[in-house]
Amino acid sequence: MGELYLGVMSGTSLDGIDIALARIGQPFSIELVGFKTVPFEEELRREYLAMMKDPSWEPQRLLAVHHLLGDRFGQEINASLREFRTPPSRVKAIGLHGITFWHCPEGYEVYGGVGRGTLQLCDPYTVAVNTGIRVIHGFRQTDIALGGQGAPMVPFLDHHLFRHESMGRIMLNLGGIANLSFLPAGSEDISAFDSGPANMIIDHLMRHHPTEPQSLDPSGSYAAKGKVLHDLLKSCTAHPFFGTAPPKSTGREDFGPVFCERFLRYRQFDRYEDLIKTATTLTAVTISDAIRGFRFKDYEYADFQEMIASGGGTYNDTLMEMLRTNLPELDIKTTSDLGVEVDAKEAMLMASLAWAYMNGVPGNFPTVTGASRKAVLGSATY
Ligand SMILES: Nc1ncnc2c1ncn2[C@@H]1O[C@H](COP(=O)(O)OP(=O)(O)OP(=O)(O)O)[C@@H](O)[C@H]1O
Ligand SMILES: CC(=O)N[C@H]1[C@@H]2OC[C@@H](O2)[C@@H](O)[C@@H]1O[C@H](C)C(=O)O
Repeated sequence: MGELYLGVMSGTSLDGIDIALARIGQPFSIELVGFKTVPFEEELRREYLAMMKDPSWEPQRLLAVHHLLGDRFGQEINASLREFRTPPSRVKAIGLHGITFWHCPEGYEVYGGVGRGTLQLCDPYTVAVNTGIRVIHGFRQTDIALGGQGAPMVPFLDHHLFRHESMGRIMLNLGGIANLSFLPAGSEDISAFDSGPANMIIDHLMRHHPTEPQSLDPSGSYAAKGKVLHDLLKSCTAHPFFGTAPPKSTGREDFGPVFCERFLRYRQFDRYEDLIKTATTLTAVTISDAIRGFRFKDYEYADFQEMIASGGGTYNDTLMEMLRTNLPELDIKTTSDLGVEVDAKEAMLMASLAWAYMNGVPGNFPTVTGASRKAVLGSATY
């Protein structure tokens, strides 16, 4: 039983479009029916990365990208529905994230005051017209309007899918950015925040590899061959984001190309692998420190027994090994071990948030984002 929803997510790694077809039941239950990743072409990825590096966009360029992404996403959704052998008429709604081009929950000063916001491009109206399916979008914007961070949103799915009666669980997503959800055993309480970079710096450095440029460090093999550059690592961990208390969220604005410059300028390395190892260590250390230093209500690190990871970073064996070494008290698994594909989780989240909208269920947790209240997130475009 249940109804079909599509979740469409494109994360901070800019690796492609994740499309999940899910059957969602009432009360909330979710089963993945189909999943597909459409990789972005390297030129397109480079174009968007350049836009994010220098955000002095002309309005016409912004509008063109917004429209073209809507067009492209619509086509890819139609193609995946054909693959899933599901007519559009059977899909209740699409939960559409788009691509985050800028995330500024703390605000930006302009004449008239400080404006806060988050910008995801991919025109939902074009997607709705191209697919003939109702599109629910703007989930983060509702939370931001209520004073929240607009991120992370994944606690909605973590809460419903992974809460355990007798096991304290930590959910870790390793995308471009790393985020953590803490689910104490047998409790409705939840805390979550971004801990900082996951693969964002590693990917950037691999793209700038002097002889073997590529989009990622395959299985963490370059990092495995390097050594940690301790003073570089120290200069990175001094970034104020790591010392900031939740609620907090981050992105390419903090840990994108500008931050990565310090790696590429670092003159005391003789092997490029050392930079990759240092970036991988930064990810592992900042996640481990955030977990060990965790405090929420009466809960602390000792209340958690399992950590369940998802996202593309789970394929980085060196990173996963570092996490196991740093957090030996935790039994570290992946969501795939629990029946939820590591790559599909965030797209399933978008399908779940569309379901929440259609059923009038709040999608945010004020304890997580800092919003002034719970709310049904997003809006619908037919
Ligand atoms: N085989 C692999 N070996 C090492 N790393 C990998 C591998 N496959 C994927 N990754 C890493 O995972 C990243 C993609 O992860 P994912 O798709 O979960 O991120 P995202 O959803 O775009 O980001 P976010 O969750 O921050 O929005 C790649 O950019 C790469 O760094
Ligand atoms: C603004 C934005 O796009 N944030 C993303 C990003 O990618 C991971 C992390 O940073 C997380 O906070 C969020 O995405 C997931 C889906 C979330 O909101 O839970």
